[in-house]
Amino acid sequence: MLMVGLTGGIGAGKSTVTAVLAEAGAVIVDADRIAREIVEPGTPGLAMLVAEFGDDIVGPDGALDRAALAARAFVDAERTAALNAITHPLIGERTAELFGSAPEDAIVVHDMPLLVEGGMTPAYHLVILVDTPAEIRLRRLVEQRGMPEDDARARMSRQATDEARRAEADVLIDNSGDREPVREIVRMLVELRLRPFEHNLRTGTPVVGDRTVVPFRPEWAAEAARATARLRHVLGDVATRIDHVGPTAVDGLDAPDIVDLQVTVPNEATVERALALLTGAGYVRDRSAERPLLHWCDPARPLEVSILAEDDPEHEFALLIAEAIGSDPSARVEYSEILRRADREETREWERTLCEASDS
Ligand SMILES: CC(C)(COP(=O)(O)OP(=O)(O)OC[C@H]1O[C@@H](n2cnc3c(N)ncnc32)[C@H](O)[C@@H]1O)[C@@H](O)C(=O)NCCC(=O)NCCS
Ligand SMILES: Nc1ncnc2c1ncn2[C@@H]1O[C@H](COP(=O)(O)OP(=O)(O)OP(=O)(O)O)[C@@H](O)[C@H]1O
Repeated sequence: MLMVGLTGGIGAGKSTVTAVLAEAGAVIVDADRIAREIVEPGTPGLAMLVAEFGDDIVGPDGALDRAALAARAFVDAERTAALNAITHPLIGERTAELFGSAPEDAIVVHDMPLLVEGGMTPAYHLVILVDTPAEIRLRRLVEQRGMPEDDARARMSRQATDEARRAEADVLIDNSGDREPVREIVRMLVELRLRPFEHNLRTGTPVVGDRTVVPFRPEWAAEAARATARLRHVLGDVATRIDHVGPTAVDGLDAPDIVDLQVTVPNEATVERALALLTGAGYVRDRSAERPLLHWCDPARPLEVSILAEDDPEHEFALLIAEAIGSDPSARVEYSEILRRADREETREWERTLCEASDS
C-alpha cells in the first residue's frame, strides 16, 4: 500500500486534486468527512463538544451547528486546542480503521488539512501539497464558498504557514491558476510516480539511481531532510544519528542525482535491528554492496541508505567528507572527476583517502 498525504491550507483546492486521484482509482480518506462522522447526533464526540463549548452549539434538530462551533473554536489558540483535543483522537481512530481496510495494492490518499500542524508528514511515503497563496484562497473561500472573511482568516491563523508546508512536501501543485492544468499534472503524477512507487513497494523493487553527474541541485538538502525524517519515523531510538553524506551533501558540487544517507546505530547487533525495521518499511537491501546498504522505491528520488555502527571507523569518514571537500578547491575538482567515472567503490576509496589525509 502506498500511503500519500495530501495537504493544503483552507481553500487551497484539495478537492480538485482528490477528484482526479479518485478517478485514477486511489482510495481517498477524507479527514473533513471523518470529522463530521465523529460528531453526528448521539455520538460521544458531540457530547464532549457540548460539555466543552456549551449547549447552544447544537441546533433544534439535535445536530451540531457547525457555524456556532466555529465561531467559538477559532477565536484563539487555546479554544482551537480544546476543539482539537476532543476531535483529533476520534478522527485518528477512524482514520486508522479506514487505512487498515484498504486493499494491499491500493494507493491511499489521506486528504488532511492539518498534516503539517500535526507533525504527521514523515509517516507517509509521499506528501503532496496543494500550494495556493493565502490571498487567493481567501478570495475563493469568500466569493465561491460564501464563507465569512473573518472566519476564513481566523482558521488560517490556526494553521501552518505556506512556507512551513512547503518545507515538508515532496510535491508542490500550484493551484493559483486554472483547474485544467492542475488536473493534467495530477494525472501525470499518478502515472509517472504514484503507480510505479506503489508497484515497487509491493514487489520489493528498488530504485537504483543513475550515476551520471548532473548540475548541483539546491533541493538536495531539503530532500535529504525529508528522507531523514522518514527514516527517523521508522527507526526511532534505534538510530543514534542520521546524516546526509556523499556528493549531494557538498554544497555547490555537481553530482549523481542520488541522495546518500548514513544511519548510525550503537553496535553490530543494532545494525541487524535497523536493517529489519527498514526492510519491513519497504526499503530494499542491496546484496551486492560490501556493507549494509538499502535503496528506496520512489521513482523520482533515488536514495541510498547505509547503516553503520558507531565503533566502525568508516562511519567517521563519511561525516568528514563534505567539510574536507568544501575547504579544498583542488579536492573538489578531483572529486568531480572521480564521480564522473561512476564507480562506487573507487569513489569510496578516494573519499576514505582524503579524509585520512585531512584528519592527520
Ligand atoms: C469547527 C467545525 C465544526 C467547523 O465546521 P465547517 O463545516 O465550517 O468546516 P469543515 O469541517 O468543513 O472544515 C473546513 C476547513 O476548516 C479548516 N479547519 C477545520 N478544523 C480546523 C482546526 N481544528 N484547525 C485549523 N483549521 C481547521 C480546514 O482547513 C478544513 O478543511 C469543524 O471544522 C470541526 O469539527 N473541526 C475540528 C476537526 C478538525 O480538526 N478538522 C480538520 C481536519 S482533521
Ligand atoms: N483553480 C481554481 N480556480 C478557481 N476556483 C477554484 C480553483 N480550485 C478550487 N477552487 C474553488 O476554491 C474553493 C476552495 O477549494 P476546495 O474546496 O477544493 O478547497 P480545499 O482545499 O478542499 O479546502 P478546505 O481545506 O477548506 O476543505 C472552492 O470553492 C473551489 O471551487
